[in-house]
Amino acid sequence: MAKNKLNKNWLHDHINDPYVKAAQKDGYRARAAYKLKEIDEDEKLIKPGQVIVDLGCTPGSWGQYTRRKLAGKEGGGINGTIIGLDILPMEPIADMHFLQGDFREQEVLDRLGEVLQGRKADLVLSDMAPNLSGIATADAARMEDLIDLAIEFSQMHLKPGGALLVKCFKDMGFSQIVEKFRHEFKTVMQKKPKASRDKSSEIFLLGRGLKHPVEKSREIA
Ligand SMILES: C[S@@+](CC[C@H](N)C(=O)[O-])C[C@H]1O[C@@H](n2cnc3c(N)ncnc32)[C@H](O)[C@@H]1O
Repeated sequence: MAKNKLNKNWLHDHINDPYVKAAQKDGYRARAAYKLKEIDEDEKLIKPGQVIVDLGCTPGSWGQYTRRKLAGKEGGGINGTIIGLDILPMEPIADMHFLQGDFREQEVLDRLGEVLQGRKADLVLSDMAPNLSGIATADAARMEDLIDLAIEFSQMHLKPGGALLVKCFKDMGFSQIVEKFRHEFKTVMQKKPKASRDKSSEIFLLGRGLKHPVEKSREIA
């Protein structure tokens, strides 16, 4: 199909997408908010008072949803802590700490550790995905790398009973990633929220309860 026609089809689908319309109405920066919302409503992940880390948070719809869940009275602050990280800048969200940097870099992990100030997180979210090269093995390796780092980060910074939710793709090293999750978490679930398009191989993995938490900070190789 010609590129122009593909673009037109995408635009048509996008404009008519119920989640795009809902995001405009509800004031979310992206339709992705509804993926987290559905998983949260099913699994009761986000609760007031929690420390939540949002990896790959830009443009910020997961942060907006999370903030709304932790918000107290109208105009007040939040009960809890939200820390977002992304390579790209993000328009600020009230009461959300934002760090700009690459999650694969030790200096960025150190800055994230400083913001946590020794507190353990209740929930780590990762909607990160690498820039795709189109070379299947290279893309799968990059995806796995990001998820490995999210697991290592969780071992160091999650409460033993905490949860890690990560975006994966079924055609990018998925079975190996599931194996790793099963090795590291007591319970592992696969979640495909309705807002995740059927034609996309996107799927979310939810791990709860660390099997091998790391007590003290250690270097990430
Ligand atoms: C699908 S978007 C996230 C959308 C976000 N959850 C929301 O609701 O608005 C994925 C994000 O991951 C970020 N990302 C990808 N690789 C990253 C990395 N190595 N370090 C930090 N952020 C990364 C991208 O810059 C991008 O903003």
